[in-house]
Amino acid sequence: MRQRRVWGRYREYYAFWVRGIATGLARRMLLWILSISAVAALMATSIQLFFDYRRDLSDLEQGMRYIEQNQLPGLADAAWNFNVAGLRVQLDGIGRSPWVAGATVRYGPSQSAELTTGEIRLDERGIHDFVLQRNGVVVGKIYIAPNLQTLYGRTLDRIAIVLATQGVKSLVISICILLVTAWMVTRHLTQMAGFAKSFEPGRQFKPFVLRRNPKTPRDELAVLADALNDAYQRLYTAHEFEARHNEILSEEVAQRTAELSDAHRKLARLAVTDRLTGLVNRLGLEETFARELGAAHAGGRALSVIIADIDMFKAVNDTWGHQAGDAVLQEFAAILIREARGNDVVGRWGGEEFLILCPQTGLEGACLLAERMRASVAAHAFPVIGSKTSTFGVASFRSGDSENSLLKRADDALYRAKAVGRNSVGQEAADSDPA
Ligand SMILES: Nc1nc2c(ncn2[C@@H]2O[C@H](COP(=O)(O)OP(=O)(O)OP(=O)(O)O)[C@@H](O)[C@H]2O)c(=O)[nH]1
Repeated sequence: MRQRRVWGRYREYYAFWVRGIATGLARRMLLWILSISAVAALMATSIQLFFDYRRDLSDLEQGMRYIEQNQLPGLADAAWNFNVAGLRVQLDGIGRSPWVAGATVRYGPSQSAELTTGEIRLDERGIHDFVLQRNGVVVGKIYIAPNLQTLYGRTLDRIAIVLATQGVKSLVISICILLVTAWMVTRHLTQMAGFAKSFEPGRQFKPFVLRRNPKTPRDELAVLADALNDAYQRLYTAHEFEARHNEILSEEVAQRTAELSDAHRKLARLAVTDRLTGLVNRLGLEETFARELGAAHAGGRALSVIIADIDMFKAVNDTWGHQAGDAVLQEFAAILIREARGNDVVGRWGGEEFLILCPQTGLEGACLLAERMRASVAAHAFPVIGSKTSTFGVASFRSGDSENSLLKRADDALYRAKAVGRNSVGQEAADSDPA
């Protein structure tokens, strides 16, 4: 744990010292500071050197004046006396002055004799010449070459020293400024950028905290951090709001979808339901009939149909009215449902006629069921009208049967049962044609 913390700290410092300084803002700052301080140093140095050079020139002039006042009289004496040894001594004395590079003295009749010390070329520029006089008589002439090398050398030395010291100073100051800026500013900017990049929808908002002494007075960085946190807080809130909104929307959509499918189911049920009796209507019966017939064809599965018809129903309407007739139809349907088995499908085929589909049921089983229904109806006491009978026609699936052929055989059986006195169960003829 401790090791990981130390490693994390090391990485942070590495990022700060190496990447932070070598790249980006810090590097550009270094270049700018160095360039500006170099220009400033050059300007200051030039001004200083200009004045130093002027001072050196003035020193040189003073040196020449000193020679003129203090050394030339002795030289004039020696020239007056033709004292060549004395001239040499005097001339060498002048030549040793730091301001003198060389000197030539001409003396004697028509100044034909000449002595030289140091290095001098009389055609050089800047040669100082003085006339040597003794008692108002010209006894010679001296040419002095000023030691400009010394002058220039000193100036160059000064330039080198000033440039070197200014350069080192600028570099040290720049690096200090850079380090301080990197530590106090760019480090935090980099962390802020990392924070800004870390936005992830759905994550909990954690505010950005400046990694520095919490007692640091509030400055621009603190303002920036607050602004960043503020913006992020709003971003997270907006995202949360959007997520919540989407959730509500999804819930609403799910609810609406459920309601819709419920309505759809109800509608589908209503489409196949007879409103009066609540049984499956003709449409529903046809769908189930087609399905069961398909299964019977495919798997050779047994299927029987029963047609149930209330006897003399017209008389009910005629005697007790249509409403009483409706009530009888409802009671009759309830009896059929009660007597039917789990697999049987009881529906109203139309008017006072009902159809019972009996999957996996042979002719015998269907006849027994029809008989049970018939007996139940006959035994029932209908309100208003009292007792009522019904007649049933039964047929079973045969190979090659269609819906119509099977129904027709059941209908024929019903017709025959009606013909022989009603209140009975008619069974399809064994030899009847399936088509
Ligand atoms: N109240 C009522 N009567 C209906 C409804 N649908 C059909 N009917 C009547 O049912 C009667 C059917 O009469 P018929 O076809 O002559 O048959 P029936 O009187 O039962 O005679 P058989 O079938 O020969 O015993 C008609 O009077 C129809 O008006 C209904 O929904 N409600």
